[in-house]
Amino acid sequence: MSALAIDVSGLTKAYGGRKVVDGVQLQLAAGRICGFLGPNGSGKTTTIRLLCGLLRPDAGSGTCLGLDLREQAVRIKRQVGYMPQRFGLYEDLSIRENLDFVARLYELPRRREVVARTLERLGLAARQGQLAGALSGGWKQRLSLAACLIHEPRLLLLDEPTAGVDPKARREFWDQIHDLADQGITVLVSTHYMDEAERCHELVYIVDGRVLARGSERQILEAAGLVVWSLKGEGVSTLAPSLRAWPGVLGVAAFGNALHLSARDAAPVEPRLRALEQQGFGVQRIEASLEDVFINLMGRA
Ligand SMILES: Nc1ncnc2c1ncn2[C@@H]1O[C@H](COP(=O)(O)OP(=O)(O)OP(=O)(O)O)[C@@H](O)[C@H]1O
Repeated sequence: MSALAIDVSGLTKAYGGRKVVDGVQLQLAAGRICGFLGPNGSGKTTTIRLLCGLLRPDAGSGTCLGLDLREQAVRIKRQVGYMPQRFGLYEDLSIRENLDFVARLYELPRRREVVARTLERLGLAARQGQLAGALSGGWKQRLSLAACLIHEPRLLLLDEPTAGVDPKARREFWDQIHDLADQGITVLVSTHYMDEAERCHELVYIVDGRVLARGSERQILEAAGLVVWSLKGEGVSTLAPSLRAWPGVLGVAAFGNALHLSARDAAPVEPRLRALEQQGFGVQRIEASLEDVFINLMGRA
């Protein structure tokens, strides 16, 4: 088998004549964690569903876990753990009953043992009798993760697993993801959170179905080559429209009570920034962040 857990190219899916996934290429080595980012409606969920064999691509080809996307979709489905965006388990069943149900679906042998092991693995044993519907967002998400791990998949496809989950539970979830990767499991995880993106080995950024950036955080920052300034001061937000019209400016975005202004080249922007400083605004050159880069890419797309 290829050492690549995901190896696809030209992946395309259209709805009503509109390509929502457009020529996506994705290679991911076993045991890596890849963050899948992009604005709402950019095609992340559709790509994930194509990868796990739930949707058939209109064009493109490749393999997941060495299995052909078109010819072996059923086998892919059985070997991949897919966590959909919405909680998909039974709210009126307990944690243990839900896992037992999923184990039955997969026709797993020694079900009782498998369920017990999964409860332990995810730290759910003490709560196994609780109804899924009564759990907090963080525990529901942990149960969902348990359900998609129960058949020991080697690839996890997680669709915004931490949406609506508090910061502590998100941190714990990511610790778990890293533990799983250390065990050789490959993870593709979509997210809108930049702190989560920073915890991935590699990232793919998609807009309108097309991959606009890929690589490690460092590689993406370097490839973007942005120069960024933070502007602060009374009424700074009202400057945004005029800053956008400056020659050489690529993007202007609000970050808390500051504005981030980005450009490819400092020279045409610096004199105007000095003028702003003289008007009393705080101007500071800062390191570009992933968010700066993504806002820029999205603006240009
Ligand atoms: N079954 C469908 N029929 C028609 N259009 C669809 C279907 N599924 C998705 N779309 C459209 O395809 C586009 C991509 O949707 P998708 O859910 O893949 O994006 P996403 O990046 O996962 O978004 P989000 O971050 O909001 O979850 C959207 O415009 C969506 O409305």
